[in-house]
Amino acid sequence: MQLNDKVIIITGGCQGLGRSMAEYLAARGARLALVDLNAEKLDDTVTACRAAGGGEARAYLCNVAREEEVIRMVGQVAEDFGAINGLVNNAGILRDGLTVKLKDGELSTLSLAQWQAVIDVNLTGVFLCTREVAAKMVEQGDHGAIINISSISRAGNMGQANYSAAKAGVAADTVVWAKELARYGIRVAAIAPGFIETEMTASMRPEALEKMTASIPLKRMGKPAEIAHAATFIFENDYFTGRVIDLDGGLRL
Ligand SMILES: NC(=O)C1=CN([C@@H]2O[C@H](COP(=O)(O)OP(=O)(O)OC[C@H]3O[C@@H](n4cnc5c(N)ncnc54)[C@H](O)[C@@H]3O)[C@@H](O)[C@H]2O)C=CC1
Ligand SMILES: CC(C)c1ccc(C(=O)O)c(O)c1O
Repeated sequence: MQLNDKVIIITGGCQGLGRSMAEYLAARGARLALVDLNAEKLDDTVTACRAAGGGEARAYLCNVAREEEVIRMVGQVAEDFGAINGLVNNAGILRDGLTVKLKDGELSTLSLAQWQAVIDVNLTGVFLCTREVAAKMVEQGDHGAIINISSISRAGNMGQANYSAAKAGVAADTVVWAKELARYGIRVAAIAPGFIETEMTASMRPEALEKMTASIPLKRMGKPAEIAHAATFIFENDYFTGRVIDLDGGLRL
């Protein structure tokens, strides 16, 4: 699929990897629907995308974990743009913690709220957006691709029982949806990033950052543009579906 003039929805599109993918795809002529919770940051990203590509970019306030909001958002995007050719399920949150922890004689546990919040956004949100976008694409006869952002943590990372479960679920359902949706001309694939240079990693203690970077075979973190490059590959390569691209500098957790 050539990106020029194609309509792509990016969730979590106002900062971090979502914003980087938005600017990268805008520069390649895509028309963008950016979905997030923060109106101000969304508007700022819409302006940046218009500057990067000169094309259309619009903002949509929507919590991907809420069914009615996702249904409304997808309907609005279809009405505004007339077609939907792509979706990047990028919105995600972290609520890390050990499931059970004993420190200085004190026992603490991962709360159900921490568990549920991550499952709601990182797994249910991906299901809802995929279901609604795929249904609209099938209804309208639009062909295209859906990209899910998983994580290196899908293999099982200490302190991330909630996040690892959600990201493993996303990787498994990528295969399910690739099989289910191929007949409608919709491909589904995923990217599993390792540590990427974002505001979160920039705020880590230098010693922790150094230790983490030393464990990566390529001895550096990934750049947001390298994730956007992989997303572009998936959109453009019509034989790629049902697979996860590991983009982690060779690191295994
Ligand atoms: N930064 C990294 O090193 C890695 C990131 N990832 C994944 O990449 C994706 C993006 O990560 P970052 O850019 O680092 O995160 P980020 O926190 O900078 O951006 C995430 C965006 O998602 C939005 N969001 C959160 N909950 C939402 C909801 N319920 N509805 C709509 N939007 C919502 C946030 O407002 C934010 O703009 C996430 O899925 C994350 O799990 C995976 C591996 C590594
Ligand atoms: C532990 C992995 C590499 C990781 C690190 C940071 C974020 C983030 O800031 O969102 C992730 O989503 C991760 O999967």
